[in-house]
Amino acid sequence: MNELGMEHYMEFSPQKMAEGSNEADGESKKQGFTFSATPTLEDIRESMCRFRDERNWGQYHTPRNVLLALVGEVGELAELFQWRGEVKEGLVDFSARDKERVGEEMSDILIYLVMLADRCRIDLPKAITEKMNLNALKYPRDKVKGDSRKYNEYPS
Ligand SMILES: Nc1ccn([C@H]2C[C@H](O)[C@@H](COP(=O)(O)OP(=O)(O)OP(=O)(O)O)O2)c(=O)n1
Repeated sequence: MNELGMEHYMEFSPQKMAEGSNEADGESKKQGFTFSATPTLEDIRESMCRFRDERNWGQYHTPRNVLLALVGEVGELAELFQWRGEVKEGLVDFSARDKERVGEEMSDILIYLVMLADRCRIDLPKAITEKMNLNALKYPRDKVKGDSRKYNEYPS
């Protein structure tokens, strides 16, 4: 049993996902949108470690510096959305170049997050699986359906 007490409760697991057995895939998949299968987070980690080491940049990639770089990229992503009012799903009102920029900034964010996890020795795919299961425990479907309150706002 892990520290989250999840021995018997695994709503999400890499195996279940690989088998495609999550019955609710959402509107985007119904519309034909899915992610490519690769690169995996480990592919990104390896490739960015190589990129960093070939440039002798490891000396600059301290946990704090990588975190600051990550926050900077979040700011760059936010800039692409600011002053527009609400934005439609699929970014249908963005120019092709602006939508491409959104992908670039999201990629920088993910790259720095993976680098930060590497520097902190956090196994990110494992942590994500555990966190999604914790979310499912905190927000039981039947209890919260259609209600966006935080878990501690429900009467016990
Ligand atoms: N010391 C560095 C500098 C860059 N990168 C990598 C990780 C990011 O994916 C990307 C960030 O590059 P820039 O700092 O040039 O930022 P942008 O690509 O966002 O360019 P700009 O700030 O001009 O939009 O390059 C890195 O790993 N380590």
